[in-house]
Amino acid sequence: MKKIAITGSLATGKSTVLKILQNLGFATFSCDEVVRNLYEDPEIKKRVIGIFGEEILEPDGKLNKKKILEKILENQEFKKELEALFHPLVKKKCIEFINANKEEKILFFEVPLLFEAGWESFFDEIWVVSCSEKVQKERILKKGLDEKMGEGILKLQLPLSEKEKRAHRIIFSEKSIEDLEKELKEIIKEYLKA
Ligand SMILES: CC(C)(COP(=O)(O)OP(=O)(O)OC[C@H]1O[C@@H](n2cnc3c(N)ncnc32)[C@H](O)[C@@H]1O)[C@@H](O)C(=O)NCCC(=O)NCCS
Ligand SMILES: Nc1ncnc2c1ncn2[C@@H]1O[C@H](COP(=O)(O)OP(=O)(O)OP(=O)(O)O)[C@@H](O)[C@H]1O
Repeated sequence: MKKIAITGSLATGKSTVLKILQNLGFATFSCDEVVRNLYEDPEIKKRVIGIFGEEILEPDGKLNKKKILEKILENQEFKKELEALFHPLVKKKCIEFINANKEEKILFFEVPLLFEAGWESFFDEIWVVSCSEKVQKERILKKGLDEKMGEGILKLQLPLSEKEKRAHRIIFSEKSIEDLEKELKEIIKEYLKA
C-alpha cells in the first residue's frame, strides 16, 4: 500500500484535488474534516474553551471558529496549545483509517500542515498542490477570508516555494476540474501498474 499525502498552501486547491480522487473511487482522508468533526465532540469543545475562554462562544453557545483563527493569529502560544490538542487526535484517526483500508493499493491524505507538523516520514510520497500567488489571493477571498487574515495565515505556514522543493510531485491546480481529473488519472495509472 502507498500512502500519499496531499499538501500545499492556503487555498491552493488541496480539498479540490482530494475530492476528485475520492470521486475516482480512491480511499481518502482529510485532516481538516477530522478536525471539523472533533469540534462536534462536547469534551473537545470544553477543552477548546479551556484554552481560549468563553469569548470564542457565540451567544447561542456555538464555537466561533473565525474568532479562534483570529486568536491563533494574534498569539503563537494559542496556536501551539490548539495543535497540541488536535494533532495527536488527528494522527490517531489517520492510523485507524489506514488499518481499515489495508487492502487498498493507494491511500490519499489531505494534510495541510504536513511540513509544519513534521509528518513527512509518515507518508510514502508527498504531493504539493500549487497555484500562482495571484490565483491563490483570489481563492482566499472566495473562501470568505479577508486579505489581512489570509496574509496572517500564510505567515504561520511554510512558504509554498519551500513546500514545492520538498515535494515528490507538484500538482498545478490552475486548470479546469476536468483537466485536473485527467492529469490525476494519468499520474495514478503508473502507480496502479507498479
Ligand atoms: C483555526 C480553526 C478553528 C479555523 O477553522 P475554520 O473551519 O474556520 O477554517 P479552516 O480549518 O478551513 O482553516 C482555515 C485556514 O487556516 C489554516 N490553519 C488552520 N489551523 C492552522 C494552524 N494551526 N497553523 C497554520 N495554519 C492553520 C488552514 O490550513 C486553512 O488553510 C481550525 O482550522 C483549527 O482548529 N485549527 C487547529 C487544528 C489544526 O492544526 N488543523 C490543521 C489540520 S491537522
Ligand atoms: N482547479 C480549480 N478551478 C477552479 N476553482 C478552484 C480550483 N481548485 C480550487 N478552486 C477553488 O479555490 C478555492 C480553494 O480551493 P480548496 O478549498 O480546494 O483549497 P484548499 O487548499 O483545500 O484550501 P484550505 O487551505 O483553506 O484548506 C475553492 O473556492 C475552490 O472551489
